Amino acid sequence: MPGTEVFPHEETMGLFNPFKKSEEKPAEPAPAAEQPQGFFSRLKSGLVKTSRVLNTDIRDLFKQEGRLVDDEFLTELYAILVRTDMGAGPAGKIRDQIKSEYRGRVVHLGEVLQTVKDELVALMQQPETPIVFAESGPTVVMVVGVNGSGKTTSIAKLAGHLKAEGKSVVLGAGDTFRAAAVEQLSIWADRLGVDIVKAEQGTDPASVAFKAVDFAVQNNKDIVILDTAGRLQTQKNLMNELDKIRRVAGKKVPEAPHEVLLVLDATAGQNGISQAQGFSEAAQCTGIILTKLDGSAKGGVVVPIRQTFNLPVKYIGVGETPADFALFNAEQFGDALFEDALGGR
Ligand SMILES: Nc1nc2c(ncn2[C@@H]2O[C@H](COP(=O)(O)OP(=O)(O)OP(=O)(O)O)[C@@H](O)[C@H]2O)c(=O)[nH]1
Repeated sequence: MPGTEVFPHEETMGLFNPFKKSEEKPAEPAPAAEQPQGFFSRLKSGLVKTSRVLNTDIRDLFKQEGRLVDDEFLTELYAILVRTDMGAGPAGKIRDQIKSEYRGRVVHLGEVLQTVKDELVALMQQPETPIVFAESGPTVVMVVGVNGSGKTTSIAKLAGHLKAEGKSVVLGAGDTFRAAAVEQLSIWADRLGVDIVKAEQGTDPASVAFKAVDFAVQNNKDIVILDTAGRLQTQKNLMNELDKIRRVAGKKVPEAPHEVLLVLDATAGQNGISQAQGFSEAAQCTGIILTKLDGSAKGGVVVPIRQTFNLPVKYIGVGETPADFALFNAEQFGDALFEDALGGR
């Protein structure tokens, strides 16, 4: 396979942050997978904008200690809930729950927030869904999505996460369209101490996938994570390219790919989500990585994602370093949003 090269890991830990595309400033390497409490504080600060809308804006509805739950209150509460991007249906459902519990009564802030939290957690609910490893041979994970959604960054985060769990990881730098993506992933491979298979810009991404899976088989690696270039569902040739990558991976490991993870940018809003639905079906996705939850007050977007896609949200990203990444857990998410207002977990 001319032009495709394997770079087994060597101890060459770079000290600049590969996530920064333009400025190469020194950055403190962050540990790949922290203790749950460490991630919880990152999640909490990542979700601060959403948390502010839910807590501060709802608190502002209470001019005195208590407030009568009437139509005016319910309308104002609904408007606040919608601002988190949870969608009109879910916001209406939470408002109706408050209505049925408290209408005609004077309530306190804590009661309202507790009901909002409980309803929100119920709407986001799903079991934690880590990567399921193949019984034998390497597990193959493809990572797909539109441009700039955070694929390459999420691959680095996922690789760090799995390496910290003791898995041997091979990265396939299949975004051969964008030279910077290959470079970015190579730097991360070095820093994380994982192997990478990469090729010149313009090389067929399926050949990179083939080589990466082959390398993992030959060297008894646990997992191969394949990067792909950003694309839209309407770009038929690029969607066919994903099929080719699938087929090629399946030639080496019969069940591969075991997972196809769709990377979604939480800041893209509800339109972005409905567009991604077709994409996820066309690419036969098995789960979602939701990135950039720290970027906006749109943390409520997890709700329409859970409702629109017949897919679990497997991982979430709340920042640019590997430590800002973890399995999605609805209770933990709810705790991070409401802990300051409602107290301990
Ligand atoms: N704040 C924040 N930024 C993120 C997160 N995930 C990714 N990013 C940033 O989003 C930008 C795009 O990320 P990439 O990983 O390059 O996205 P990509 O999908 O590989 O991009 P293409 O290869 O162009 O399709 C980078 O600047 C990342 O640092 C996150 O969870 N939070």
